[in-house]
Amino acid sequence: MGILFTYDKFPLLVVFNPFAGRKQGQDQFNKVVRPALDQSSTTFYLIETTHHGHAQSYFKENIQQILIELAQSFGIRSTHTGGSEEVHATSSAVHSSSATLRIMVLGGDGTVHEIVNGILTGLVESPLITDVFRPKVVLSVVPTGTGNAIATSLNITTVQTAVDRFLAGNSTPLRVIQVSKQAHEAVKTDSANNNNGHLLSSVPPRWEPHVYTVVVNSFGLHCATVHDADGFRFLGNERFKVATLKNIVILKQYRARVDFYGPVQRYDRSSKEFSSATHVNSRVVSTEPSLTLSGPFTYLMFTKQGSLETGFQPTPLARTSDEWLDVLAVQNVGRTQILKILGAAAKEGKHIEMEKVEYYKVKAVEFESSGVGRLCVDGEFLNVQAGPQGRMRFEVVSDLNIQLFYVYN
Ligand SMILES: Nc1ncnc2c1ncn2[C@@H]1O[C@H](COP(=O)(O)OP(=O)(O)OP(=O)(O)O)[C@@H](O)[C@H]1O
Repeated sequence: MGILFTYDKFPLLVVFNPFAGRKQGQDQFNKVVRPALDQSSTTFYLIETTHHGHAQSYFKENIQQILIELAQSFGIRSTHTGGSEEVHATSSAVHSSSATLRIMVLGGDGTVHEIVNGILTGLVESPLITDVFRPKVVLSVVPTGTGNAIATSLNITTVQTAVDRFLAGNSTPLRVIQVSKQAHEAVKTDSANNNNGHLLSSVPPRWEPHVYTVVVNSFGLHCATVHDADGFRFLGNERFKVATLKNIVILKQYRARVDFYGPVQRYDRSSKEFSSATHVNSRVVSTEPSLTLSGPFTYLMFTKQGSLETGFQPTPLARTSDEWLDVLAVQNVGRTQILKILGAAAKEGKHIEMEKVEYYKVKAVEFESSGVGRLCVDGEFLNVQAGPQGRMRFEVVSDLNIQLFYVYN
């Protein structure tokens, strides 16, 4: 890309998606964001997305060069060895943790998802990120999308609030969920040993990262809703409501099994607290799940965000910054009941007090659909094969080279 910054301080990268939400981003940028950046003498570099996938491909292609220039602006030397770039601290006074790449996102959750995936895929097998140089990538999420789950979960509901939080400069980790598929040879071995559709091997399968998510992964009614809501974009935020009602009218039950690995906590309605639902020693990497939900599911989601849009809080106790994955499961309920449950979820998460609503905090989830199925991963869709071949794993990994992200809060 060849951005060679000559500024004293590395500029803020502003990613602007003009298509997000009701396409009000340009107006908000001109009226609120730009004046605030100018007034605070914040140098910025504007990246306007022109098509779906643009933010992702931009960062995939450019992140290495951006980080090299960031390192240089922090006084860290880079050298070129054997076709790859490495960075070295030139003085012990330079702490890797002080290097911060700031990205302001004018868009919705889909744009944040693209940036995170672009950066992580652009850094695969890169020697750039090491203990010497592990920069923070801090995102200022300016809510100009439709759902704006990340911003809303941080209680950032206006463009002005987002700008104020950016200028205040405090941040919290934005944990990334790794979504993995089974490595090819693992699937072969398992299906060869497998008569009843369940894994019999004594060796845990090998998983290959497929995508990273920061908002919500879902199956069943929620996934069908997100899928159909795209056709109602002209309605703005109402598009989710309309798509939900459509899918309740034609309500289906979705056959799948869900296995939890490692410690599991379940929300207890009487104490209004989470308590352990498994043996304390349950291991995250194991062939034995610590708990299984056998479905069929009406509604199922795995998420890191407490709010998916203003007021709608299916997992109200989720925290962007911790290492738990929040799971909401509603198994096999009818139209009247799911309407009541979603109505209560839209009243700031009151549904977690209702019968038939299961709310867990887990470390890792494996999902297996009984038939060919569809998963929604941060608004994108994954078609999954039936049975063990299509098994997917979701976990908040602790790998420091993946957990690079923070959000201004
Ligand atoms: N110039 C563009 N024209 C058309 N689509 C674009 C353009 N730039 C980005 N996109 C796509 O727009 C889609 C929607 O963006 P985004 O998800 O950020 O907003 P949203 O769907 O309105 O909000 P949310 O995800 O918070 O509900 C993304 O899939 C993105 O790839």
